[in-house]
Amino acid sequence: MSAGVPALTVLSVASEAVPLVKTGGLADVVGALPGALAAHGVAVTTLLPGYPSLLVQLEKPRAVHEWDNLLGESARLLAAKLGDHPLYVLDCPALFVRDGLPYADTAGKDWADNWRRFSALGRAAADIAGGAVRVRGKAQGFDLLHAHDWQAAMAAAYLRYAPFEGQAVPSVVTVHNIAFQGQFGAEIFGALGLPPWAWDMYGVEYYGGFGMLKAGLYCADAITTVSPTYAREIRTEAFGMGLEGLIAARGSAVHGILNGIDAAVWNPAADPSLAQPYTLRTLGKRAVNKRALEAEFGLAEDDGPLFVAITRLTWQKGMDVLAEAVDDLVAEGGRLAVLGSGDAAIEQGLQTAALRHPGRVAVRIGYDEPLSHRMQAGGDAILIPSRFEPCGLTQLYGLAYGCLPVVARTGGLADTVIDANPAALATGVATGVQFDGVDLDNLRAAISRTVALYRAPEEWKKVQKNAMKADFSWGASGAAYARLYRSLLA
Ligand SMILES: Nc1ncnc2c1ncn2[C@@H]1O[C@H](COP(=O)(O)OP(=O)(O)O[C@H]2O[C@H](CO)[C@@H](O)[C@H](O)[C@H]2O)[C@@H](O)[C@H]1O
Repeated sequence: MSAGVPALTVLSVASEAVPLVKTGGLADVVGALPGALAAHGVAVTTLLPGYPSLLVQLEKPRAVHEWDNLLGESARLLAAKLGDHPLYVLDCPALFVRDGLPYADTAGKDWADNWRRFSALGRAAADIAGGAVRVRGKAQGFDLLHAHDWQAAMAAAYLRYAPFEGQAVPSVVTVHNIAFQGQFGAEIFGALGLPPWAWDMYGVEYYGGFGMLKAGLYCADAITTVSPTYAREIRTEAFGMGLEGLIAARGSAVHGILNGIDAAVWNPAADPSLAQPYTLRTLGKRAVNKRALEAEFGLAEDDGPLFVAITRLTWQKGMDVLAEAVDDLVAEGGRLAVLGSGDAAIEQGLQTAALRHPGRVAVRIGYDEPLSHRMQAGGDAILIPSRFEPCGLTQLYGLAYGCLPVVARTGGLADTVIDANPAALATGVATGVQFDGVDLDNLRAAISRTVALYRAPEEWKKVQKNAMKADFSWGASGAAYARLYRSLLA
């Protein structure tokens, strides 16, 4: 941006953002957006809920506003920093200060009042973006509000139906995963502070109940999702999870913008978690990371391919099918290291497979960010057999680290990996392996193809280099968001 051109200001509201709070890919994206957009003359302030684990990490937070009655609770707005960028935190102890996870208690059960917790977040976001909140006496409006997923989507509905004395600024709602919608019973409508006419199928009502994501998608000026293919898929019954009609009806207001990766965090040449940093010119050094990873997982040292999986262990991610494919993977000469947690049955299926194959298969149940980096650096290939995948980040990290992605052809996986078919190998553009249809036979065949490619080391190295050269940093996607924001303000 040239000097003197005022930045466009955006309030980005979400339930998680790195480095403060993360349960999944949403946090990576929300945390990276301010940096990605600064380059395009967009100044992003992020608004997050004040969970206890987040509050203790804030450096010198300042209370800049108070609500006496935010959906019935008193709350404060704290100003702090998210990396180098401005952060607001909604400090509302009655809603957010409790033991457990952002969305669930210590036993993993969703908080029964999630509708109230995250409607309050939306109400606060609308107040702030629209200028109803005064910070040190000055209305603190933003040009535009950007809400992520169901937890923040109500911000768009409050701007539309009940902007109070603020302005109804334009809003964007991003769908990171349409499987999570925030659906609740109709009885809570009275507590939301919305006018009666908002209770309508053209409003916040959803199949007789209250739908938070639905409300946001209906009210937002623009909808984005995190890859072009997923933007097409969610117009269909197979992927729309009940919202396909609304998505299709919103027509050209729906955009697919790929997630980028934060090269400051995911760079094998300067990753503090690795035993041995490397670049595409020093690929040989990767072997040190492979040996270290084998040792860390108690796997036998071996020159065969080492597969990894780093994921929530859920049906979406196809991890039930991976558990079934383990015996074949081992029979092909492969080894497997898994890091993740999720469905008890899938965890158990994988752990049982590890017991059947000591030294060949190892499973770590849990969440471990540095280990996930070491796995991308030491693994040969990352398995991502997702039944649906809005964008997916682990295949992008795999590309950057030369850990070749083996992916189902869906959503963002289809948009970011070039299958090593004969044409792609002949023209030197392949970056991984893709397969159609997530079932045992297709995954088995994809693993077989990967092992065969691995056994042709020159070819494998070429594909690894292509992968590491692929640029999925935020450049193009940051520009796409900036263009979209400007089009809404024009
Ligand atoms: N056990 C573990 N230990 C350490 N790290 C772990 C881990 N399990 C997962 N991770 C990390 O969590 C993130 C997962 O992101 P993904 O995009 O792959 O999926 P997720 O379904 O969470 O995100 C949703 O939102 C994102 C963002 O838009 C979309 O890309 C995606 O398709 C959509 O489903 C990655 O950074 C990964 O490394």
